[in-house]
Amino acid sequence: MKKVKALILRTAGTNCDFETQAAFELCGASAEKLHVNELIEKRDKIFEYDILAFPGGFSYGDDIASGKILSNEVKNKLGEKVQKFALSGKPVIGICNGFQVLVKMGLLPDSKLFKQISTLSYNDSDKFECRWVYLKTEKQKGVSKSLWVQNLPNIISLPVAHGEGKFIPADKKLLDDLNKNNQVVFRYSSKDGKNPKYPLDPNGSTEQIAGICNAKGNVFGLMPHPERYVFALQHPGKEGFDGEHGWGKIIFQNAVDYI
Ligand SMILES: NC(=O)CC[C@H](N)C(=O)O
Repeated sequence: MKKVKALILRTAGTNCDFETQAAFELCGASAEKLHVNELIEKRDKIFEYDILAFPGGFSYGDDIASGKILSNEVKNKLGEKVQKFALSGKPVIGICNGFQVLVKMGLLPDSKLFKQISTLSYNDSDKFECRWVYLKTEKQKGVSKSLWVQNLPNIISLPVAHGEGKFIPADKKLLDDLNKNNQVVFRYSSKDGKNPKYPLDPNGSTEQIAGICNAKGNVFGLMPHPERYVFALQHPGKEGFDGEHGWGKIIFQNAVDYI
């Protein structure tokens, strides 16, 4: 059988590309890291892949605002290709800095509109927050909207590491729409599913939002790092789901299995 092909789009300052590649490969995909300039030179190359990933890190040193420069670059030089890829229904993920890129170029939350209508701003603490947190998986009638989070339990644990993770939608209407359409994928939570306080809420996000998807559910962005929890032993309490793997693996496996 042909292997599922994942593209990990990187640039100067990206630092989670190796782990993201390893996570996809653990799930049976062939994953390739590509510098954004290489894709700009051969724009149609994007369609050789089944999955597109924007990994975490500090693209261009977080200058101006985290993810802002890369989002401009992708939108202006690859925008129409990336949007076509997303609207075709193939899985797209943005992790941490990658989530910031998706939101700032506007592929999230509305891939059709493709305009920035929300942001990820400075954490309420005004500093970098780095720890394990709990996430509540949002479901409507028992089902999550996003293909990426199928088969996850209600509460999972993943690590966060960011300075600009506070999700802010442009207005109340957008927030209402995200809730109504089941586009909120993860919220920061306490271990027993209650509203968390700092430090379990690491950034003061609107309604504790930690991850969202587009209307179709194929484009997904989140601040926590699933690629840092694919093995149980990466967790300080070794809380794996099968004694060997961590919750993050299910997220990557879902996309590979979907293809
Ligand atoms: N781990 C990350 O991807 C960090 C994202 C970004 N540099 C921030 O600090 O908010």
